[in-house]
Amino acid sequence: MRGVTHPERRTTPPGRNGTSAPGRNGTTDTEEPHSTTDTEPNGTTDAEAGGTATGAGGDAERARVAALRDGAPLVDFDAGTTPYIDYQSIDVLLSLQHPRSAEPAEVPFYVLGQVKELLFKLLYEELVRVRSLLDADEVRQAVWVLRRVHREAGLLCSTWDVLGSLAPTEFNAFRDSLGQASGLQSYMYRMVEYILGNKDPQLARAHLGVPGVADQVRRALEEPSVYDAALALLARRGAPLTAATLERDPARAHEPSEEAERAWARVYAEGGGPDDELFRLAEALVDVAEAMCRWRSLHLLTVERIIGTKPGTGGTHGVRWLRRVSEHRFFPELWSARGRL
Ligand code: HEM
Ligand SMILES: N[C@@H](CC(=O)c1ccccc1NC=O)C(=O)O
Repeated sequence: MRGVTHPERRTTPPGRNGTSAPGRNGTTDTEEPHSTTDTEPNGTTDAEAGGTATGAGGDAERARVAALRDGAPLVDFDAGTTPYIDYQSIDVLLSLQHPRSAEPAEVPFYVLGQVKELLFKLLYEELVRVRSLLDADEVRQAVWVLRRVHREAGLLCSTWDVLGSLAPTEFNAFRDSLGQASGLQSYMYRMVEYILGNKDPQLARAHLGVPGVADQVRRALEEPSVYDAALALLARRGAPLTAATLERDPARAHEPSEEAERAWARVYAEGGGPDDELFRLAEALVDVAEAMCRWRSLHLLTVERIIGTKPGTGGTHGVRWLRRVSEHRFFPELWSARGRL
């Protein structure tokens, strides 16, 4: 994933409050690493079979290793790590869970919150790619990536099934430990909203004092959205869109326009139907917009079942705020164009 560093050797970060983080398998860093020289039944070591090389590869190499060891899994590795840990920094990832209370239900809340952040990051990076593909007139490629984004957004939605299983009493048992922390302060979520075209500069303010974060958020706010890129593409394909639509300030909230609505209606009414690449693009964008609206509606519903009408930790009236933001439609003229067909 772009934006993720790939250190040559993993580093184990210090734990919270300066304590040392647990090492692999939950052990401390002072423990001896596993032996790396155990001999396999067939007399070869995993190291001899090439089992330590994280970059070792190719079908021929894997076939050689499997044949040499009669298909036995590689289990003995040099260098005090495994290729799996190194590939995805698994030990670092698994050292980042620090619930604040003794309430067992805080663990699923905490872990699912982290899962969602990872999915927001994935969505953002995928959408950056979609925007570049649209800028390059690679419409079929863009539609292909949007097809996956739709599924990733569906995965995000299904996490509410788990969070909805928290009883109000379970949530209340740890809610005070959250202080003023709120999902409203998720900068990755804000960047997803921005790249989808929902630009509210006020909400960027929470992040502007955070080093390393402020620049990313500002860029996401100021750069054109995926929707801006789609409208520019429609114009290149002959849609009569004016400067008011094409040259607006991308950092300002999108004002729905009748000309954009007409342009999308024309894609549906006068294009070649499902075989037409603009038709497919329109439907792929609506798939993603709908999935994100579903995410918001499920959030609203889940929050209502857990805290009812109580205010949120982030300063809002809670469900009242969530109901209002749930009404937003990403790519608005793609929705309103339906009324013209
Ligand atoms: C399950 C317990 C949860 C409750 C009770 C809850 C409640 C709320 C409330 C009341 C708000 C409005 C802002 C505020 O005043 O805090 C909010 C916003 C938000 N929450 Fe949650 N939330 C929960 C879980 C999550 C999770 C797991 C995520 C995902 C990381 C999340 C992401 C967000 C986001 C992104 C917003 C901002 C929405 C927007 O402005 O469009 N929430 N939440
Ligand atoms: N706004 C929520 C709390 C919340 O959503 C939250 C708090 C701390 C860390 C993450 C949170 N939400 C998303 O993961 C509430 O009012 O209880």
